[in-house]
Amino acid sequence: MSNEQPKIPQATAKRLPLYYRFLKNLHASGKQRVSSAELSEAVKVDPATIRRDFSYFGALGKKGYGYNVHYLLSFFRQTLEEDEVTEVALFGVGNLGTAFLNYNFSKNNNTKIVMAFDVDEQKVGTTVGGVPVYHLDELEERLRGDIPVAILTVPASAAQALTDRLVAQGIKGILNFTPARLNVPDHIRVHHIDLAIELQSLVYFLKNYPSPSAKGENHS
Ligand SMILES: NC(=O)c1ccc[n+]([C@@H]2O[C@H](COP(=O)([O-])OP(=O)(O)OC[C@H]3O[C@@H](n4cnc5c(N)ncnc54)[C@H](O)[C@@H]3O)[C@@H](O)[C@H]2O)c1
Repeated sequence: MSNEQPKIPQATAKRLPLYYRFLKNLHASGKQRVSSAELSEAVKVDPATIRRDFSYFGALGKKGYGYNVHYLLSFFRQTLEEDEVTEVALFGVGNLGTAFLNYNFSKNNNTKIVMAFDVDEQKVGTTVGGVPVYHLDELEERLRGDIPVAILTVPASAAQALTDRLVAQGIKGILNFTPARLNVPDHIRVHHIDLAIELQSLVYFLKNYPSPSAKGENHS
């Protein structure tokens, strides 16, 4: 179950942290096996999708037994590289940025916001959620090519110029909460999160797929 497994599809890979979090809780409560129906109920992904996802990494549930929690956990730990903490920098300590810093993804042990940047002198030099806030002018000096991921919670008008500086610093991935569409070289991954579109899409699904089975239509 190590590096020889086939490449996992992106949609499956995105669901792994969800499965992982739930399985950790199960394991902590002493449970040794879990059925796809139980998992489905907990993570709101339909059982057929779960079975297909799990089959990619060789976890074949047995009828009447389900999945071995320990096996799944060790797979997820390996795949998600839980031991290796990925450092993240956040840009824009406003409403949204402050909320993220206070949350700091504490349930996800493998990612950590280690520094934040703003242009507002009132915010520079403070600490929010235990994370130091630096002036944007210090971006190059502080990142020094060491931080692979950035979260953008700046005004849309500031997003592209900031992105260009991040790209020059060797950033690998950007989680973009601004409405701006970012231009980046092909090797850089941008995940764009537009809450208005997510909300519209939810309402669309509620209107067009109102049956209870629609809960499996989780497209994330
Ligand atoms: N607040 C929300 O619920 C929400 C929801 C979805 C998307 N967004 C988007 O997220 C972004 C942030 O929203 P917000 O409500 O937190 O805004 P905000 O005005 O409260 O915060 C923006 C922060 O960015 C700082 N800033 C400005 N230019 C900067 C730069 N070049 N580098 C670093 N920091 C800079 C400002 O000083 C401020 O602290 C916006 O693009 C907004 O459209 C916000």
